[in-house]
Amino acid sequence: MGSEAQLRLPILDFTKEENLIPGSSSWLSTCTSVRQAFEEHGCFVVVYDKASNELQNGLFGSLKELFDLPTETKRRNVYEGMPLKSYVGQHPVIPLHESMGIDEGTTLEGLRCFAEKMWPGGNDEFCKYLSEYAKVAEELDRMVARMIFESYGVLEHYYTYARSTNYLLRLLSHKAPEKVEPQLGFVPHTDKSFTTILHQNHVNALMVETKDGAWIDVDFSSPTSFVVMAGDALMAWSNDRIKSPNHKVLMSGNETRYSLGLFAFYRGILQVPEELIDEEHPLQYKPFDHLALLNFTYSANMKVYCGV
Ligand SMILES: O=C(O)CCC(=O)C(=O)O
Ligand SMILES: [Fe+2]
Repeated sequence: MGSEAQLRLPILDFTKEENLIPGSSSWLSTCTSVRQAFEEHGCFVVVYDKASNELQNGLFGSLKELFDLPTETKRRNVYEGMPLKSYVGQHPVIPLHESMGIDEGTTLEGLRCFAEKMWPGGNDEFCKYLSEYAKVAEELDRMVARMIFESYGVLEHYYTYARSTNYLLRLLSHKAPEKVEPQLGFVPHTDKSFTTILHQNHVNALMVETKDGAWIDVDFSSPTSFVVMAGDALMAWSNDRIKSPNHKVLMSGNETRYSLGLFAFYRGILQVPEELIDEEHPLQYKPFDHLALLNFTYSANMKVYCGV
């Protein structure tokens, strides 16, 4: 058997409350597992059972309703010069792909503002399910962020980070390919966020590149599975201890895949903590403005943007 077939991402279990109580010894070992998974793969799967079945059904039903809207309606989601936020669809390179960003998508106001653009009079059900989901994903993201800071011994910086975190919620739909062969749903890229939380319906299609250049399939088809991914900002902040992984969506089968990405951005200047600079890890990045990274260019390379 080829070794690639055996490759898979680490799976961390976040269902036991006692492992998630800051300060306890099991919390510290959870922090260590998170750090190891990030350093080795740049991402991992988390089992987190905070989204009920009713919420899952409502959530993916709402996404179907949204993406079933006419293209002209979806095109009303425009943010000038912001490719991560505006509607993307009918792109000749990735015809199966459609996505829309919701600014302040973890707040009811942000969701209502979006829904009013899509439906006359808004859509209360949509806002209810999306806000309930966003709460779960944000809670997971904040916990993971705290674990990263704690595992590097810089917990005091976490509080500043957490106060200025801005979330962008992105909704994605990937249609089934019309051919038998798998078809690219989303091109290979790294995220510009600090961290990203991904969730999907039962259709797997996400692939992540390992440090050795092999592509591995990510199975997070269970309703309790989430993917936690390091973005370029975490790579720079960690002084290259964590690498933001290249990933893509490769569609096969005959079902539509709906997914959600929650992207964490720091409103301000991020810099490598002194504790993460030593002889073995000389400083790799100058302090950088995280939100400006988004405007720099979507395909920005961190070394070009703020390398020492
Ligand atoms: O749909 C997915 O699972 C991945 C989406 C993604 O990589 C992104 O939006 O940056
Ligand atoms: Fe991504």
